[in-house]
Amino acid sequence: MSIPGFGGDENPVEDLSETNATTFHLEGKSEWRFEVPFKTILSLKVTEGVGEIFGTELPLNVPVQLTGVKYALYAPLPEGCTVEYSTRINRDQAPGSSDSTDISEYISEDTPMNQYINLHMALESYRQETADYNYLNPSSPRSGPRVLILGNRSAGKTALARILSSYAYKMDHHPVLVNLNPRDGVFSLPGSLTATPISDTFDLESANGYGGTTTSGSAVHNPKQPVVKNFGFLSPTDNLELYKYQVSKLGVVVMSRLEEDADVRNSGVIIDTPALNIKDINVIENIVSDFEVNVVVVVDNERLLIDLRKKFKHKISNSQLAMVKIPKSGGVVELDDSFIRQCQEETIKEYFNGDRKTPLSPFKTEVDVKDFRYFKGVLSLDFNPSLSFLPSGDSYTTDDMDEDRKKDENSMDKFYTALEDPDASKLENLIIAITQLPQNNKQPKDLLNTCVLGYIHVSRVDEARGKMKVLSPMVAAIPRNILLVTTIGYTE
Ligand SMILES: Nc1ncnc2c1ncn2[C@@H]1O[C@H](COP(=O)(O)OP(=O)(O)OP(=O)(O)O)[C@@H](O)[C@H]1O
Repeated sequence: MSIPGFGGDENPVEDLSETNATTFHLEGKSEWRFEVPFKTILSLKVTEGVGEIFGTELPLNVPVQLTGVKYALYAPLPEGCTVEYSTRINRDQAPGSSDSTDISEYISEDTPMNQYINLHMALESYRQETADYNYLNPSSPRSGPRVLILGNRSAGKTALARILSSYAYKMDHHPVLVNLNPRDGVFSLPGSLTATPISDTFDLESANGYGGTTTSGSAVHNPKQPVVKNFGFLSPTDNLELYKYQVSKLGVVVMSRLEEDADVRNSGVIIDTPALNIKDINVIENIVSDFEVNVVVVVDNERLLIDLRKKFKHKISNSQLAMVKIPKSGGVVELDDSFIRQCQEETIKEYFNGDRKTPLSPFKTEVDVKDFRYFKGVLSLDFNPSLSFLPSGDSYTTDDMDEDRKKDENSMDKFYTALEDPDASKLENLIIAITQLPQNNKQPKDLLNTCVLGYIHVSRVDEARGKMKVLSPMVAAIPRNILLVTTIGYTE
């Protein structure tokens, strides 16, 4: 019998020795790069020495189950490590597709891990100096490094952010990992922008390799508590203005966390970004000022580095900003859209249903469509300045608005639109964010500033009865707060 939240015997971990186990020795300073399709589960364990995946050390002699990943196992010590692995079919995936079940793998001795470790050591000594300074000057404390990682698409930015966060955690620091790429759901669902203090190792076995949050209930890893801003789209260009606004509000939250929490303050911030180039300079400038960035790491893009050096000449000459270029790993894989989509689906599935170790029983309930107020992000292309922003509720009329409110309304047009009597059928299969704003809130701007309590999924809509079946990660009534409808679809 399996008790939700406590694992069970539905998906027992197979003993490697039973199946097609392969053992090999990975030389020190080399990495074993492997790609595991979603149809296969790779059971991997390090039996001797030290092996780590993007900075997260694998426990000795404990198999780790991986599926749908493109990873590298690095042996940081000169003596290397002994690795044992086997594969089996992933029975959770629908049968019948022609996708291959074979893993692809090779060993490379040519890795930039040394440079990444040097970068980590430089950040570490910055943290140490900050801690020493703050100890002597408690009334005027400083913050540890605020690192912004930039580069082209598939440059290995996310892998580097994970490496730097994991190494910082290993040195007993708790940096805030900020994800500004709405395509990836980091401790949250795709479509969100998050900031999470790192208080444990990443859970490599979870859908996107980060781990669960407090909504996952009891977990092996310390569940994280991210601050979540709902962007609602997968690419910043879908509504750049909203993106910049959400990023800046996330910056405010992160900076205040740094002010309040000495441990996090000394550890600093690590910011992962979507692919940005010099054309996106105003987005980059905003991030630098919102998060008070003082270290910019450019992965393998000389042109961007030079342009940024010109742009931030003033800050660099005042020693307010350091800029470094770092090579791209030859192991980075260009992800295709179907792989990305499947990763997103697995992340959403895991949010509601848990993972193989911690299966959850999501709560399904039926609610009246009319019981909630809905807003939706405006797709830049669809923005029509002549349409005004009129949220549902009788007190939002232009007559009783003061000038400030009118300004708010105008500025809101390009961010959100109210869905008055929403066409219920259009909500089906969508992910909806529950904001922290009560339904009777009358300040449009609050909608931009609010964070996300959690997400629900509309699995079915009964238009005739005006009801919808929703899936929630929590066993509780859906809070009567303002709902933000995203463009993220998911079919159970
Ligand atoms: N050294 C490596 N060996 C094998 N795979 C790697 C390595 N580094 C990164 N990858 C994989 O390559 C893919 C792309 O890397 P990553 O997501 O870090 O790049 P990115 O620059 O953040 O991409 P994007 O611009 O799309 O956000 C990921 O699946 C990642 O796990």
